[in-house]
Amino acid sequence: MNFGPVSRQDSLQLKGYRHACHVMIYAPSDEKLFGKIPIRYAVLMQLRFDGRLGFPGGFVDPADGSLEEGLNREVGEELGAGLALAESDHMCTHACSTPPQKLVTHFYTKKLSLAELQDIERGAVTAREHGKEVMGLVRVPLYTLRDGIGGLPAFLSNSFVGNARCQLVDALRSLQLVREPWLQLAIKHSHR
Ligand SMILES: O=c1[nH]cnc2c1ncn2[C@H]1C[C@H](O)[C@@H](COP(=O)(O)OP(=O)(O)O)O1
Repeated sequence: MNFGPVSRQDSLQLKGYRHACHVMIYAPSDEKLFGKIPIRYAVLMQLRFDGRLGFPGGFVDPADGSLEEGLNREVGEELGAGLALAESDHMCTHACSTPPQKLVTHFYTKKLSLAELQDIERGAVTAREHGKEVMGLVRVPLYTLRDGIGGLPAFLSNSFVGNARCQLVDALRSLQLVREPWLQLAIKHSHR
C-alpha cells in the first residue's frame, strides 16, 4: 500500500475515503535494561487480533464529529483510558488509494509521565477490547544491542498494519527519541 502525505484539512475534503486515527503514547524513562542499557523512552504499540503491530485507535467517521472525538472513543474502547487527545496532538496525515480501500490515516502523539503511561498499561488489561481486537500493549525497544540486530532493528522486522511502521519511524525521528545515525542503522538492519 502506498501512503502519501496530505494535510489534515485537505484530507477531510477527499471523497470516498475512510478515515482512521491512531496515537503513539510515550514517556521519558530513566530505567536501564540489565542495569546498563538506557531505556530512554517507553513507547507504546499494540499487538492486534491479526498478529500485526499497530497503534491504539481505529476507524472514525468525520460526519459523526471531530477526528479527535472519534479517536478518544476508539482509545477508550482499546485502552480503557480517558486521554482527551486534541488537535494539538496531531502529528501527520497520509492518504492511500490502493484497492480495495481508500484510506486516510491520521497520526497523533502524546507525551505522558512514566507513571501515567504505567497506569494506562495496567488499565488496558481490563479494557473492553483486551484479548479480542487487542492482544496486548507492547513497548518499543529504542536501543540496539551489541549484535546489531536485537532491540529496535528486530522490532522493526515485525509485521505492521497499514503505515504504522512509517508512523513509528517518523515519530521517533521528529520527536528525537532515537538519534538519527542509530535510527538509520536500525532500519538498515531490520529484515524488510
Ligand atoms: O497503527 C496504525 N497505523 C496506521 N494504520 C493503521 C493502524 N492500525 C490500523 N490501521 C489501519 C488498518 C485499517 O485499514 C484501519 C483501521 O484499523 P483498526 O484500527 O483495526 O480499526 P477498527 O478498530 O476496526 O475501528 O487503519
